[in-house]
Amino acid sequence: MEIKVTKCHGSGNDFLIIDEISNPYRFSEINRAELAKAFCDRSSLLGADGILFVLPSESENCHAKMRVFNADGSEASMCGNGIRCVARYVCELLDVKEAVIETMKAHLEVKREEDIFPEIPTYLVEISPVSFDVADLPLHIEQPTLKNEKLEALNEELYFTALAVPNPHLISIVNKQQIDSPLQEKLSKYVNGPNELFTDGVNVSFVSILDEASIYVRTFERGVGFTNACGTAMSASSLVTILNDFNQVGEYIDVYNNGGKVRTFVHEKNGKYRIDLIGNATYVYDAKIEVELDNTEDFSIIEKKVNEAETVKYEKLQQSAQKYIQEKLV
Ligand SMILES: N[C@@H](CCC[C@H](N)C(=O)O)C(=O)O
Repeated sequence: MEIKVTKCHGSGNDFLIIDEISNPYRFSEINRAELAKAFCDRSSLLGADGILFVLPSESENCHAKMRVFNADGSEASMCGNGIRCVARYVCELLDVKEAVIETMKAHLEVKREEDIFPEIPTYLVEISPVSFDVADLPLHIEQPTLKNEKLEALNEELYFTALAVPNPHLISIVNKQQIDSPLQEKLSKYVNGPNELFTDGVNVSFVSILDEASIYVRTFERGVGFTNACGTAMSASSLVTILNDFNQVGEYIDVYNNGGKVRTFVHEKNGKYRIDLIGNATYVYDAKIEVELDNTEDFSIIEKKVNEAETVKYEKLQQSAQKYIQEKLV
């Protein structure tokens, strides 16, 4: 069969969008997982951090539904960089400026935003609900929350915060030496392998304070490994820096990452948080793929249209972000 894909990235966290609204694909659950494993494989002709399936929503309030499959074929409840890509795709498909997207656990508002970087299509997406209840990750410990505390079963030196937004995150504010060490990879592989703390795995982020309202986040993603950026992790990390008095509710935070930069804004109402994640949704190419669903590994690209203009413009932003990180991460 022939499948159309659009490669899109948010902060260099790249995805293949497959539109099940406009195309009558009728995939089974196994098909989606197998397509994710085959198409996301970096040694294949495509390669990506995940697949974003865009489906019709059964809810009257929603314009579309997003399902996120990680590169290993597991399904994630949410994806912050991915939902910006879906926001652009759905807004352009339906010719609207804002929309509501159904995700596994929430209906989320998305909208076209003023470009925060010149000529880079920018979208604002809602990241919520936010929960510190360890059962929501799940994290199996004998206390209800883990907020800037040691988790000695994992590491004796670092302070961690665990939260679900609603996908699970484990976050630690660290220094440059800890960023440069192999610590994050070691911890992340442990909590994403068979273990008794995080039985469903967890996205692990190391965060450094760069300046006033400016932070750096690097994430080892569950189901993928290190990625250029993780949108839900950057949103969750922004909140963690607020809880640690480095930043404030109601103010923009610039979040630098290895794939560029986004901006976050944390809202708080009656003790509940909602985070706005604002950043690029950049189209890389459109392609047509020939694949048999019972043998997904053996696919071929029958047509590919590259969007060079967008890619080149984004690369300039990425270079200036990397320069800033090098200057400030000391
Ligand atoms: N990259 C995403 C998160 C994708 C899902 C994550 N790997 C998980 O399993 O929770 C983002 O931008 O948020």
